[in-house]
Amino acid sequence: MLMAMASDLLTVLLTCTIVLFAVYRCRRATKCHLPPGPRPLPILGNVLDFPKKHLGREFRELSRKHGEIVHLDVLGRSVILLGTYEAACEFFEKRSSNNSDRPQSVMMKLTNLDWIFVFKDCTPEWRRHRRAIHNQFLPSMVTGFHHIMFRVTHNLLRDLLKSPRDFSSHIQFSFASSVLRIVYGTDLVQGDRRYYQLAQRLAIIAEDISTPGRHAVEAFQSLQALPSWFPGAAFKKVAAAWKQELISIRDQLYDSARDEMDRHGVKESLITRLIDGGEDEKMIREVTAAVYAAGSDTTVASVHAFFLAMALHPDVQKRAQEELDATIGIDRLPQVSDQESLPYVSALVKEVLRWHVVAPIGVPHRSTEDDEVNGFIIPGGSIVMANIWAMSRDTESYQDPERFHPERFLRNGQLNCDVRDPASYVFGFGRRLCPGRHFAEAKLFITCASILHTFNISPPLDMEGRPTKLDVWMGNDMAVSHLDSFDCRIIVRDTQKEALIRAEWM
Ligand code: HEM
Repeated sequence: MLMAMASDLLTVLLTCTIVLFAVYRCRRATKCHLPPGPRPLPILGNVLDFPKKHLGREFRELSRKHGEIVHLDVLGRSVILLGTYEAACEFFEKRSSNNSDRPQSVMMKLTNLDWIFVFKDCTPEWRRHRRAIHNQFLPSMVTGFHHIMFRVTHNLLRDLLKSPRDFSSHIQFSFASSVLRIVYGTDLVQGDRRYYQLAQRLAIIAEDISTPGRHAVEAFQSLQALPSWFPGAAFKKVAAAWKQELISIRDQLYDSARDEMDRHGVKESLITRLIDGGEDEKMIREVTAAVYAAGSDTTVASVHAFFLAMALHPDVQKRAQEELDATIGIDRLPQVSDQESLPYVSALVKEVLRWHVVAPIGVPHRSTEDDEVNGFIIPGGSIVMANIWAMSRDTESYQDPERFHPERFLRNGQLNCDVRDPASYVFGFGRRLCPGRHFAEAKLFITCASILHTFNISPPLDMEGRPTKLDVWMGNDMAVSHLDSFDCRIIVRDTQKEALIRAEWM
């Protein structure tokens, strides 16, 4: 009897469970669906909707049409586009445990790129590397780099004085010198382009591989089956060559640094601190090269944008120079520690970061498990991208966003905390937030402040000696957005400033 009752109860429970599950599935199916997006074509999905250039601007159009979370089907793979700051925080901050892996691409696999930390999934090894880098670039550590930044910036001013037309390569050299000194303990001598070229090459290849849409094989993975001599399969040869080149560059940078330590004595650097922290050599080789690859072009692209903004906006330049003259005076160069007493220059640097977003869609993340956000299904394995460029053009945060206008960050002459700081999004989000951001901000500040203090920047003159109109395309079709090359006039402000530049280091 008892057994019969128990069996009846079990049948009822089982039936209820099945019915409830069916109702749940049905409600979920009707209530939860993929986020809206352009209608996909059979097989190709939304391949043709994926912009080839101007990613930030084109993606913003999709978000305007379909909403702040957009779904694209790229050959069967879900791509989720986050069009607002709020949506990016929802995915990358609140749901960071599910949205912090990186998409793995065919070219990354073929070039064995997973030793570069930026491209690693959130594995225990990634955590170990991340902790090491994070600890080395905390604000307190960056303060310890200020004297190196000052020295390297002083050298940049001297180079600008000597050959102002080469400003672009001087900026690149200046960034390379500071990072190579901090990471490898190597002092670059002007003219010695050995390390610099190695490091540049590392950054260029890493950037090429991570730029969406750059290699057809990512969209048509069946191309992998072709032999490397077959037309359209040249990517295989390229990948094999890059794989060797990247490893050789990584090892040359590290081995040269160790060699220099043996010959000329140990200078404190990221390498020495990681050795003292008990880290193994393989990890140190990988971390040091990865820091260079991740940080190289970004800060350089921002300094280029600074030159363009100053050439286009003499009024802004004049106001910044007035503040520098009043605060720093005529007998010294600015230091990073002057930042608090230079609110206008600080606002100008924020405006540079906002006006020209160097990583318009950041570095894509990948979701791990299926999730439900705002009633939408986000399939596990989706590529998730935040439109950082769109955040910089959000009219709710910034009035007239195309205008270069540092005053937007000021109230009563001081920085206004109520205006969204571009640093809260241009460096990415959540667990993958850029660990180099404090270093980048300090480097950008001292570079811009020192150049403004000592030079005037203006558009080049035409044959009749009239200023030309600078019309530079601020493209953003790459993982890192570079301005087209442009000329500008860079002239020392007066003889006192020239003497400051020529003076020996203090
Ligand atoms: C203006 C300068 C810079 C900008 C705009 C920038 C921006 C970014 C962005 C958007 C990301 C991706 C974050 C995410 O996935 O959500 C990132 C990652 C990273 N950045 Fe930067 N960055 C800059 C400078 C630097 C510098 C100077 C360094 C090193 C000294 C650096 C090292 C890294 C590293 C190692 C990562 C990978 C983090 C990870 O995958 O966990 N960055 N950066």
